[in-house]
Amino acid sequence: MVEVRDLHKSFGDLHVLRGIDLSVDRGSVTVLIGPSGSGKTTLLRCLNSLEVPEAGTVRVDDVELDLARRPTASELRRLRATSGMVFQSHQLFPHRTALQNVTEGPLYAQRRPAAEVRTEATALLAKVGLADKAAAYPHELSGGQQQRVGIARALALRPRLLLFDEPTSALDPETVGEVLAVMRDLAAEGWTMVVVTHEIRFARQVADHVVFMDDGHVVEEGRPDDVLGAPRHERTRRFLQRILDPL
Ligand SMILES: Nc1ncnc2c1ncn2[C@@H]1O[C@H](COP(=O)(O)OP(=O)(O)OP(=O)(O)O)[C@@H](O)[C@H]1O
Repeated sequence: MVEVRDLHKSFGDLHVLRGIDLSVDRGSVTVLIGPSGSGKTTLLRCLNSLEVPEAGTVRVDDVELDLARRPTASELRRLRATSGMVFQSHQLFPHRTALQNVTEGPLYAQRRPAAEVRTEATALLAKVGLADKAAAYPHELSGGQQQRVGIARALALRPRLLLFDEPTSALDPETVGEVLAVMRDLAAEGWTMVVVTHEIRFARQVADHVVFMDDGHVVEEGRPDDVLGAPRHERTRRFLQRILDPL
């Protein structure tokens, strides 16, 4: 589903992605881990053209950007349309209800018929356990509920790939589980997902593939039991030790 080859991205003098290769199988869950600043968010944003890399190739399904030549606006739009992104903070429109937040994209960005969009959005809110909250405004919802609206909103765009950028790290500990449970259900349904997270237990239970990044490189990747249970690289070991036992 995803092929990234020799991807480079800089911000000014800061060379953030330094030749990333990444493959994601259709229907699999890939978890990206790594220290703060290692480039995880930047990689995710390059996958759906929120950032445009300088060199390399990005292919998602049948849409490919080859950075050897400057991509056109239409190519960038096509790449963006392949994926739904769930951010660390849910970024809902504050003056729209949960249902309106979910219908906004399909109605105005995709110009799909209103009745169909509404039916689908209602079903998506039910899917994330919020059937009774369709008329609620974001401030009337808990952080976890808002994040679940964020997931429904991403799904409403009918993406082929779901990208999650630390979806639980801004949440109160007691609402983390409800968001992870929705993500686990999506994985079981066969969605292709790339997830940046420090939730190591989730990664062990749900991921098919774990990628450890450091300093703009993929240092180590493989099955969760290997990378998380028996890492080969000292840098991976030290990182895991730090996040599992911060003191
Ligand atoms: N738009 C930007 N302009 C300038 N520098 C940026 C920009 N976005 C990211 N960076 C820098 O790029 C580096 C990598 O950032 P990135 O957010 O990809 O790391 P990360 O691994 O996701 O870290 P974290 O876990 O803290 O979110 C950081 O040094 C960051 O400050």
